[in-house]
Amino acid sequence: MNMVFKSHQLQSDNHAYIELSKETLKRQLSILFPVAGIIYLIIAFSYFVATSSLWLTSQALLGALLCQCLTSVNKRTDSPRILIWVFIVYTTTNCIHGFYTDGPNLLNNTIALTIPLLCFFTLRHQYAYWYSLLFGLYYVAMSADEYIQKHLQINEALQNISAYTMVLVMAYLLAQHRNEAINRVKVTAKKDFLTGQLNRKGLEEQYIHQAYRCNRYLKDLSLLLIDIDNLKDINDRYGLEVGDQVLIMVSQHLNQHLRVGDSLARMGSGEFCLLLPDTSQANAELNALKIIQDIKKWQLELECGKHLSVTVSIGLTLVEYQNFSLDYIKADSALLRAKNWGKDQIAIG
Ligand SMILES: Nc1nc2c(ncn2[C@@H]2O[C@H](COP(=O)(O)OP(=O)(O)OP(=O)(O)O)[C@@H](O)[C@H]2O)c(=O)[nH]1
Repeated sequence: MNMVFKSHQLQSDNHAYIELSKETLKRQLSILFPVAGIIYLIIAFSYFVATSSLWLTSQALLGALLCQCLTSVNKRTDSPRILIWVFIVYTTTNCIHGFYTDGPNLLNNTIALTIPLLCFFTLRHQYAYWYSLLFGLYYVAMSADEYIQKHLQINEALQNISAYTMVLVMAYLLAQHRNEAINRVKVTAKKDFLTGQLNRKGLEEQYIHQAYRCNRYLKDLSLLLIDIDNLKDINDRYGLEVGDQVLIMVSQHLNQHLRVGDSLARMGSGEFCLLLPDTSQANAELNALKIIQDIKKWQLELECGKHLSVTVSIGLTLVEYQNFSLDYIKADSALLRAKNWGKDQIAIG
């Protein structure tokens, strides 16, 4: 049977980021739900002993049961985000009900204190921040109200507020740690693993920005495709490790030709792409010529003592379409001509 894909089904996502974010969330929830379940059990026990209220005890037991269910669903589901929302809705409702019936000085506050922690842990930073802040203000206002009505001692109110602040700060630091990890993945997902230069995804972002800017201010934007000649022969003769070292060497060489604002990326195999903003075709050609001449002066010393030098071919074009794919194809056909003419030279497309 033939498999038919629509093009939108094959969009390339940032898989590393999605995986990490989902995995992190699942792992955090696998700790959070059982811990919250234990808190609910303690609360149920204390209600039973202190107030003998069947209603409050069963409410807390229901919370513990919910945590148990969420823990097992979390092990199987692919959408952990929904679980956290179920939990937050339940805990918030429970807590607000507790505030109205008991005031903020009873054990329900323990649940209240876990909510900002949950949010910071699991949701995106900006939502969690506003949610926690609103909740905190509500909490402080309730404490103040209780204090004014003399139901709460000043030291109890201060204890509540400082406990809340501590949880808030702790949660903020934990959330920041998580966000930093995810941001690091986002950045590395736009980089080439071998050379550390941008990859195609990273370059396309630069292209969109630069093509728009140069078009708006009527400046030239040049695009160079630089391909190492005979990389396959080098791999076959000396091994992949040497091929890798050649790639790193060429990447470092190209780095030296970068001005502020230029962008360099490795597109795959032995091919690099250089974007030169505010650069006319004539100036880009001079640049390309310099790259071709200078690269020959760089040599890789192999373990056997042999010195290996490489040449590159370059396809050059002026960006004109505001569409990376079309401009790339133009530069690529120029590169193909440079290869067909005997390599180690520039062709303009
Ligand atoms: N060492 C190394 N080789 C790679 C890497 N990625 C791709 N290659 C190999 O690089 C070679 C590139 O070969 P081609 O682009 O087909 O051609 P070429 O030998 O460079 O010849 P011309 O481009 O015509 O000069 C292929 O054999 C790929 O398998 C890599 O990350 N490291």
